[in-house]
Amino acid sequence: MAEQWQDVLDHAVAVAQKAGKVVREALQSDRKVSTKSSSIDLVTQTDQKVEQLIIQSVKETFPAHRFIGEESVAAGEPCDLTDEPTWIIDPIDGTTNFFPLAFLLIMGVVYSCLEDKMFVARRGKGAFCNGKQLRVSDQKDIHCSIVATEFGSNRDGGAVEKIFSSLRKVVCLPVHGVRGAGSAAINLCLVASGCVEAYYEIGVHVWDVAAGALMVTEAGGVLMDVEGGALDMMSRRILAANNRHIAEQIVGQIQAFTPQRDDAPPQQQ
Ligand SMILES: O=P([O-])([O-])O[C@@H]1[C@H](O)[C@H](O)[C@@H](O)[C@H](O)[C@H]1O
Ligand SMILES: [Mg+2]
Ligand SMILES: [Mg+2]
Repeated sequence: MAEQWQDVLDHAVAVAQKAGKVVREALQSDRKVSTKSSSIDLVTQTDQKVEQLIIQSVKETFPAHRFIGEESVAAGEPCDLTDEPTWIIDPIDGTTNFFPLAFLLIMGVVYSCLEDKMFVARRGKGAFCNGKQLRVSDQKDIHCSIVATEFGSNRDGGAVEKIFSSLRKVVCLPVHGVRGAGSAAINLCLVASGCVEAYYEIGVHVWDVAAGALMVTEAGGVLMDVEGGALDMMSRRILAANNRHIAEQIVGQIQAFTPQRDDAPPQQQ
């Protein structure tokens, strides 16, 4: 069993490197950008090409594996997370910034292709960046903490109000600073690396956070819902932190709302 999963992880890393090459090459050429759920929810031909490249490559080696892919779901494929080995793929996370990467279930891979940083986590075996083990920050004081977040792609007035109001309250805790890498996956890797103490966002999708979430727990951090309960991967809400104390202080500032779940039946979408 262990060898089987090692094969899968090796494949994930190899295909992430291949995908990174495609993204780097695309940066040199014209980008054809289309929109999805709204005018700021973007998709490029490279997102679609990279997702197909990953799926084809995995199918050839592991024909029984299943997929949840951002662009496949956008094209009408179901978003079903079962007990079957499932690859959860975000071909490029942070399309607006033309950033990196790819994912799985009991392991996570995030490739920051412009920096050539390969983040890898395996349940129970730690999280690593280019082979170096990651550890979350040991900061216990919220006033000395840096918090990452994003505005996401929801421009509904009520949601935007709550996002701003939460951010104002977090800033005024006060925290030391606020950051946003423009990629949910990279923000989670920043928590895992100890570069920021926490990251929260409402509106992310399972493919944005599946790999990075494992990176955080394997680096010693915690995950929860933005209202403090257990993290629900399909709920589109996430709070990650270096420890529970920091996480709970952020929970107290967030004005939560409930986006449509990733696994909502198609007729409701
Ligand atoms: O669409 P995409 O570029 O893959 O992913 C988005 C990025 O992670 C962004 O940082 C986050 O704010 C959004 O919520 C995500 O949907
Ligand atoms: Mg994404
Ligand atoms: Mg994407």
